[in-house]
Amino acid sequence: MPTTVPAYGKEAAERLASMADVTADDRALRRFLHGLPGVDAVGLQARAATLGTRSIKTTAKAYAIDLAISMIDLTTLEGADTPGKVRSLCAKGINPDPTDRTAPQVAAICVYGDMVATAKEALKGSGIHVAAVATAFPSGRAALPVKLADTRDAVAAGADEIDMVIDRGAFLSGRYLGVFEEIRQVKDACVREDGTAAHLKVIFETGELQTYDNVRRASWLAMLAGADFIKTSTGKVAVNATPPVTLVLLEAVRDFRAAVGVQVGVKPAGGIRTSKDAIKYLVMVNETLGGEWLSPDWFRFGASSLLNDLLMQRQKLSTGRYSGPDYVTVD
Ligand SMILES: O=C[C@H](O)COP(=O)(O)O
Repeated sequence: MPTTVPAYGKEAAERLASMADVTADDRALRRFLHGLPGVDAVGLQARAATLGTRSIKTTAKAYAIDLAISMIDLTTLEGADTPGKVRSLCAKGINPDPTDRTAPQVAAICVYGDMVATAKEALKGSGIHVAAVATAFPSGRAALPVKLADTRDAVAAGADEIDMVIDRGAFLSGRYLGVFEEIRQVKDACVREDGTAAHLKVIFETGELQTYDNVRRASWLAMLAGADFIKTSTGKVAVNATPPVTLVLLEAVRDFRAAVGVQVGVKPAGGIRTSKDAIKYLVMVNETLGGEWLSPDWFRFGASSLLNDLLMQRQKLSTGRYSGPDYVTVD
């Protein structure tokens, strides 16, 4: 079985190795995570609110709408999903606006593992990735071998990206090394026979992590374990992505790159439905991380209905009016 060789480059690999002692045992990891600076909740919420009030010009808005479309992981994660529904979602991802071929494609189609082959076939030649949720999504409640089998299955079926959930019970009980090891093993399960690997997104379910300090600790834990992306939520609990919680993730990837030299992506997911909200997130990325993260390689929106609103706003900008109710397909 091949093992993960991070494509970080020599210098970054050395810096990561020099941080290895923080993950040497449970006590060292706890000391490191609890030694991270605490999050000033009031300041964080104020910063997120201020960034959300920035006004942007119409030309910048058109650019932002197209960028946001290109960053969507267009998602269907329902027990009632069918191959037909997945195929039509893929068709929509490839050609979001049949009346306007200039509309960009989405970044990925996100499905349960058993739908990966269907999505892969439907997206053939488009360049759009297939993302699969795995590791007993959304609860994460299964034995590790089951989670690894879930991951390997999705990768074997052709998943380009794996969205795993962490074990929140273990994390909240302070069993950090257990969570770290689980992420490491899932990362290894992402490696294909040819040595290439599916990208790993690590979902925290921030709505269950209780404090911003915990969100910051989970971010560092996942990045140390090899996450390619860190992701807020499953979209399946009462509180999903919020601007303040996403800001904690953005600050963590910024600080991780400054410390280790490795760039990690961010994916807020769940409850992001309007263009206005999406643009607020893009402003937050730009102001916190700069242009280097403003690409689908480094920032994604996990969303099921955001695309429709972006398409409606896009058409409003180009024609000056909203289209009728039949303009967008209802998924
Ligand atoms: O990861 C994506 C979410 O499951 C989608 O959530 P949403 O339906 O609230 O957009």
